[in-house]
Amino acid sequence: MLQSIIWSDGVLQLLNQTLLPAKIEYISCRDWQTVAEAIRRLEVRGAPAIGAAAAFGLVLGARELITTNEKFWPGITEIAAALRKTRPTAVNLFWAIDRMLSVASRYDQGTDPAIVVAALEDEAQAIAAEDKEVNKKISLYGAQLFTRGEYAVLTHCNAGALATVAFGTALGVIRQAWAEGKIRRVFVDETRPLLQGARLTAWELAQENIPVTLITDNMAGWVMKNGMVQAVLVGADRIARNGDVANKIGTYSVAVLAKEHGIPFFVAAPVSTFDFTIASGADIPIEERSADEVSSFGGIRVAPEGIDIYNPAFDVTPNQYITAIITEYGVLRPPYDRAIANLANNEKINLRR
Ligand SMILES: CSC[C@H]1O[C@H](OP(=O)(O)O)[C@H](O)[C@@H]1O
Repeated sequence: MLQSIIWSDGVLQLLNQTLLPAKIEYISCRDWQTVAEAIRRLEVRGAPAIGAAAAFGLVLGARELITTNEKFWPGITEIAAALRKTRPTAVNLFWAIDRMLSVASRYDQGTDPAIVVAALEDEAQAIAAEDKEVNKKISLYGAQLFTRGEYAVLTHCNAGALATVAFGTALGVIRQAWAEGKIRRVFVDETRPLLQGARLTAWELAQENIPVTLITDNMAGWVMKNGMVQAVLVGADRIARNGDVANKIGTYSVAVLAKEHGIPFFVAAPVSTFDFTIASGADIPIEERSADEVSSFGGIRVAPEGIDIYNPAFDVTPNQYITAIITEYGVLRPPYDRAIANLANNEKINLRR
């Protein structure tokens, strides 16, 4: 399985997802600025993937600063701040950067910067390694939700290996359920405007011969009404304390349609996607992206000039539309505020504050 992120000999290789599926090309990042630009351009994308990429971006920045102590410590803070500004919604970006800064803070400012850089590199590699293990656990818990073998599942956007360090979250569950013979087909929303579903999810699943039916986003309701799917599985970019979920634009519509048709709607996400500082989805910052992403299709302008265009990259699904949230610690069920609080207490998880 292709990896979206490879750290090798001090160079971060990022699979350029804007070129998929036509072209498999890696971006060699030797400085933090290249990583920041890749996150902004969605050359690397997906909540866990951008968190891991930013962590390695901070390592690249720290290595550049290593020349003098005077530059090193203020420099680290500045690079972290710049990486935080790349995208506002996926909380994994901030979780990863905070985790890296907490490692740096263990050292006093008289410490040889080379020692700090080595510790930062170890931490970035730990973040990447943990993401793989976490996704395997999410996949196993999630597959247990599928008790029969005739499920067709609908998914939106890409929460696969490309959106993480490996395996994926929602697609990790789909992979595991497929391996266990519990699902027979995946309906994939194309996911306008950037087509993460058509370009990335359909591609990932086709690589593994998992049967895919690609649909346009506006077909999801008709597919559900006609009984063509029995479950919905999506990823997440930020989950509030009450279980409201921010995810790719269009997720909310799919969730409302699933509720209307009595179809279970599952969210798969690591605990690093939970934001304990946010009480509800109303407080989740929603990224707005360039109008060009909507006004053009395949590089050809399809909308008239001079009109207003709205392009939120995410929406928020209120917790009442979510059947269960699948994490690496197990499956959470409503009431989510209690389930999430219990999870934090029982597992003594240092959820983002
Ligand atoms: C496993 S997180 C994937 C999550 O991230 C995607 O957003 P983007 O492609 O803009 O980075 C989308 O919301 C996916 O569900």
